[in-house]
Amino acid sequence: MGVMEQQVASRTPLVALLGNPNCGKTALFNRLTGSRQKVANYAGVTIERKEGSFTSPAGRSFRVLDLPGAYSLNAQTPDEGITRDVVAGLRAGEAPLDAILCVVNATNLRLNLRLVLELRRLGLPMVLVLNMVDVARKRGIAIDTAKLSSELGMPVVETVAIQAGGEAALLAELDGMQFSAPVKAKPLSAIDAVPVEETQREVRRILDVAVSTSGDSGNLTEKIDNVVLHPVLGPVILAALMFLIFQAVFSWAGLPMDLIEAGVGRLGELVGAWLGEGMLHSLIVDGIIAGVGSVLVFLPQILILFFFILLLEDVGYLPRAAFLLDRVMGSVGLSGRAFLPLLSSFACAIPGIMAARTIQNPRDRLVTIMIAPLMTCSARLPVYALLIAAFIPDRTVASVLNLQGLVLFVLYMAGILSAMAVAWIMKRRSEYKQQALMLELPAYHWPQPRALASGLWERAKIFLMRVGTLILTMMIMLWLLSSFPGAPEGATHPPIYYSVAGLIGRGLEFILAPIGFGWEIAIALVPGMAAREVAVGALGTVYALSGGDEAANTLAPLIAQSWSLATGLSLLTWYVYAPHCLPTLATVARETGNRRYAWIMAGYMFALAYVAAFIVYRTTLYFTGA
Ligand SMILES: Nc1nc2c(ncn2[C@@H]2O[C@H](COP(=O)(O)OP(=O)(O)OP(=O)(O)O)[C@@H](O)[C@H]2O)c(=O)[nH]1
Ligand SMILES: [Mg+2]
Repeated sequence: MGVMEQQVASRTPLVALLGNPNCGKTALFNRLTGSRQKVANYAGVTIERKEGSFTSPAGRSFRVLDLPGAYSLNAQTPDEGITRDVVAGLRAGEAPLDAILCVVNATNLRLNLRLVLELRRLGLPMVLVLNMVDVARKRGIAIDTAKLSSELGMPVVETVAIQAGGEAALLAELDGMQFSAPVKAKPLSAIDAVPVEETQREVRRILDVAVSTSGDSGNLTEKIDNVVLHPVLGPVILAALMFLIFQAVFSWAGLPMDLIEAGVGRLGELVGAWLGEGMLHSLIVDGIIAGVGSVLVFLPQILILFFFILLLEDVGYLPRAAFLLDRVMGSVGLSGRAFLPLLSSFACAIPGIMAARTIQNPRDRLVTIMIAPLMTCSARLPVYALLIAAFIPDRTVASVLNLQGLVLFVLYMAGILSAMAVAWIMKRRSEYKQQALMLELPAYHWPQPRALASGLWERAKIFLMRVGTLILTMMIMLWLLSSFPGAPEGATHPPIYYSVAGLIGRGLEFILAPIGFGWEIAIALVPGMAAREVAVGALGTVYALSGGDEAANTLAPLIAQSWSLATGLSLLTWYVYAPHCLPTLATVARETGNRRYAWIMAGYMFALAYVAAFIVYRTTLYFTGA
């Protein structure tokens, strides 16, 4: 073997998964590399380039890229642009590709093959990966892979990305391939050299030769859509679903929450007894266990919410919801495309803002980014849940509705409606023509328990990591600031009142008093800027330090005693609007490439929060006669 050849043999080839949105690229990427990138049943899930590596059965190493899906290399949206640049070798610092693994949905070749033919013109080595052959078989779609391969002039393999071992054929193919020096891609202009109609004709010709459909595929998806997308029934079903979710968050979470709460309380007692009195006791029991424990309690509610979101994502319902809401969103000048980014924002505004990359029109994209944080993210849930538990009686209204669930629903709606109003105002300042929504509706499939469980586990991990790192750190810092300096001689307030945190809280009280917030709340709001849930933990610590041990695990009743209803409702309102999340603002600056937008966002959200909280506070005071 010559030196040259040796070098070639030891080089790790770089391959990229490419294809239309929602054809299973990421599922395949996860299967190959063992990673856990997000997979969901709608177009536009992946919006970034992700890299991984794997070793084939023959022991060869590969580097592999997962890319955002694209219908064509004529990129229309920022995420498609990423894909185009990687493939065409336009990305700085990116090594040229050794091969394209062109993934297609075997049940929808008519649409998918166009991209294959386009990619072929780049002259790179390619493998056609026929994914979802399990579904194709069930629907009686027979694909002659040998014919397809000779027509396209590239190897064809069949895969089932969601089954263990479903990638075997692809691995075998890769093992048989020779990777000499990487080929340079032809310029993108090669793609436009052939008119679209001609490509379309070629697709039809190939389908005639290689694909046959036997019998009636009995399209279940169509039947379901007749109901789910029905002009009257559709919205009713959507509303019922959302409503059910909020009810479940409150009615199912009771038992696990009680268990966690009892566990945290018991731990506090045990550790407290073991530590004896003193500073260390205060730090660990009042600072850490009370603070972190009061956030941890909300894990069950967060998981219930995500259970439903993941379920709807997996089944394929979400793009239907986008479709149903397109008219409503259009009336405030938002595109239906904004729906999925906004929906992701219910988990967290950060991925939501990033998902706005799938929006073509720059102005639509900006407005979507600006309103995304008004969607109630999961970090608000602990705050809402705590305050609701404290102020809203656990009662059944109209014999079926849980009142607490109802209030939670109202809070979510308040965020959504306000976002619509803000979008409307922002859009009014620009000429706008609504464009038709072009959105691929994927086939429904049964939820996969495995994927669901692993999605939930990921969520639990994210939450526990946050609690264990960010929130824990904030709690310790807060404890320090709240404990020093101690109370002076003859103090009439609890020591925290005289501490550094107390001083800051009292300083802010002046601004916050008109909306009903005392110094205890003011103290909690400051560390709450790092992350919303921190405010709950901070209240836990503040009350533990000022009220004694029993406060640690009974925060809700304690708050109910010390605040008026007006204050409670005012704080709830504040949290609907206030931009209590620095990472979100940083993401806005990054994604828009302009810091100004982050400032505008912070400004308008604080203003909204203050005004809305003021109105709620004053109105409640008026009605409660205080
Ligand atoms: N039945 C079946 N479902 C599959 C298969 N591969 C993927 N899926 C499902 O198809 C959906 C889309 O999968 P993803 O991997 O997210 O698709 P993607 O190509 O990465 O999509 P984008 O990132 O939006 O471009 C998910 O619901 C998967 O569970 C398969 O081989 N068989
Ligand atoms: Mg993907």
